[in-house]
Amino acid sequence: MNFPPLQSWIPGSQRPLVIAGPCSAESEVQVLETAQALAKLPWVKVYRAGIWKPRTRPGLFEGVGTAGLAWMSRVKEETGLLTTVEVARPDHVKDALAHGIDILWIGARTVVNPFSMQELAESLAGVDIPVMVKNPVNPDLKLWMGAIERLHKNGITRIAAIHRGFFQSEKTQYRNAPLWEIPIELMRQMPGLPVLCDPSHISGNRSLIQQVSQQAMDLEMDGLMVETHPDPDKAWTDSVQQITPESLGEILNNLILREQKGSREFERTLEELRHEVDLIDYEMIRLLAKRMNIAEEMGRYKYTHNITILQLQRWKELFADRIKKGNKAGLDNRFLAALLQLVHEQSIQIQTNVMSRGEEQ
Ligand SMILES: C=C(O[C@@H]1C=C(C(=O)O)C=C[C@H]1O)C(=O)O
Repeated sequence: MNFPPLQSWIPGSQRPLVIAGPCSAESEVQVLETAQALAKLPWVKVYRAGIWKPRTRPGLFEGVGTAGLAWMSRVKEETGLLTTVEVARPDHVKDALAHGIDILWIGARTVVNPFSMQELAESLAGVDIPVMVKNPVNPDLKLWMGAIERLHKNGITRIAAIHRGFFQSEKTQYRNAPLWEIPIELMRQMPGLPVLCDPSHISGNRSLIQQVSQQAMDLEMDGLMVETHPDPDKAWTDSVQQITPESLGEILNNLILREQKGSREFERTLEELRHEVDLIDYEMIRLLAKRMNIAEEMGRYKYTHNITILQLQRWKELFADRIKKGNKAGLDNRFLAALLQLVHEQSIQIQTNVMSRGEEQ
């Protein structure tokens, strides 16, 4: 799949491309006032506003609807910013196109549903418009890629992905867990696809937006989509995570844009360090294979003597011991626990395979 670069569909855009605007369009005055302020920031090239809002429960503010599209047209006329809105149904697409919206985006709650995605993709067949695809609510890379593929199959090639974090039942400082490894894997599997970050939805709180935006830049993302409101505390939706256009300007000014490549001297030293990492990884692979071979042998021994696979006491003691040792060595607890659990799971699987094949020692 080929993806034209952002610069080819957003004139004058430089890294980071910034898309900003209110979570929801509330009134013509609010939409225009926000846009006027944002147009002063050189990074901002696209104006966003939620016109149709997917709400978890009915009865909450569900967006101003089609009326807001006329306000977006005025934004374009008066500021020159490109405009983008979220679409979730073919009739939204039709309305947005009829009002000259420049870019569409598809939200996390739509991307989770292949039926909705297929319907939307088909409604876009033969339409020459760029589309941005947020990650699905749940951490499922295949769904995200599937949504992009459905659009591509229907002739949409100007596509960008937007990383807005993932739902996780475990409470953390973030509203949506960033799980950076997922967009990184997306970049690996779909090279050339522009990837933006939505620090507002990841953070859920304006105090984290700077740090999340910096992380996105350090992970080579192409841009940011940030919710901005002239009076965030009074916003009708997502008030805690919205920021004023002025704060956005400060955050963008504070961003450190690091180079992708260094001097020859730097690259040489980096190569040396990478060589060390390579050797360590090979050693880890050799040791893991050795450990799994022993687990397999244990499986056969247990099978011959009719002994259960899981040995809880041993597992508990081993786990506690390795965590303690890892702590002393300066390893992070959560990382180590996840790694040990993965190794244990595989060791159990290998022994299960041996037993189901009925292999004697
Ligand atoms: C390898 C064994 O079987 C299982 C796997 C373990 C492991 O991988 O370290 C530990 C205990 C058992 O639950 C064992 O009994 O020692």
